[in-house]
Amino acid sequence: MSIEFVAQSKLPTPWGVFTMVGFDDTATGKEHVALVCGDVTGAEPVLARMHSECLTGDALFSLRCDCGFQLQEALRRISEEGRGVLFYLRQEGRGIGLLNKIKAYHLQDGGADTVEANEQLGFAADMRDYSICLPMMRHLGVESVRLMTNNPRKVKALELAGVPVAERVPLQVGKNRHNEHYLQTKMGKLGHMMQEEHFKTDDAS
Ligand SMILES: Nc1nc2c(ncn2[C@@H]2O[C@H](COP(=O)(O)OP(=O)(O)OP(=O)(O)O)[C@@H](O)[C@H]2O)c(=O)[nH]1
Ligand SMILES: [Zn+2]
Repeated sequence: MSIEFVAQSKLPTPWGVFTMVGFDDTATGKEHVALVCGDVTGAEPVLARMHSECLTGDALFSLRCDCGFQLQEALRRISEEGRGVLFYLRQEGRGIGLLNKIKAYHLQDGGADTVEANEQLGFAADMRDYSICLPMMRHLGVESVRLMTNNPRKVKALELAGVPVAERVPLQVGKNRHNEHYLQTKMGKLGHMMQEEHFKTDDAS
């Protein structure tokens, strides 16, 4: 197995103090982390988020997508529940990398949607590989998850990778005028399940 545990430490956040567990994927050189809250071992399914890296949304305040809002909401909910894990997966741009994502955004500035842009660059719409998740879960003693996602294909891909998903928990936050079209494309072309009435009214504008 190419996932190796390297180190862990405390990580204080606005929502509480998590334990940050760092892993090295020796096959790709990617460094993944899990933010753990409470005792996540045992048979009771664990509230979890498998969050794919989005530098622009998670760290640079981008309103082009909903990633940063989902990241914060997931940490808040895990903290509120007192038990859960956020896996931060270094699969930037649905697996095509940051610089290719910028190229895809450039094509989207010219009118392509998120799927067409990937395809024009010679990539599939979603290049992510979830086989890294199970070894990290096993290290933490997580047996099954209540997965926060709007993406049923992610649920299927995780199950195919051996991850027991006990439940899908919707995570609809962060809709704004800049990402409306992007969210529509995710629903229309990528199978995401989102309902207008489930968006919080205080989302970014
Ligand atoms: N290639 C590409 N990647 C994008 C684009 N917008 C966001 N991303 C990446 O998409 C990933 C997040 O995927 P989403 O489809 O938004 O969400 P998801 O994780 O599959 O589904 P949820 O669990 O519901 O959030 C992150 O890696 C982002 O960097 C885009 O326009 N093009
Ligand atoms: Zn994003």
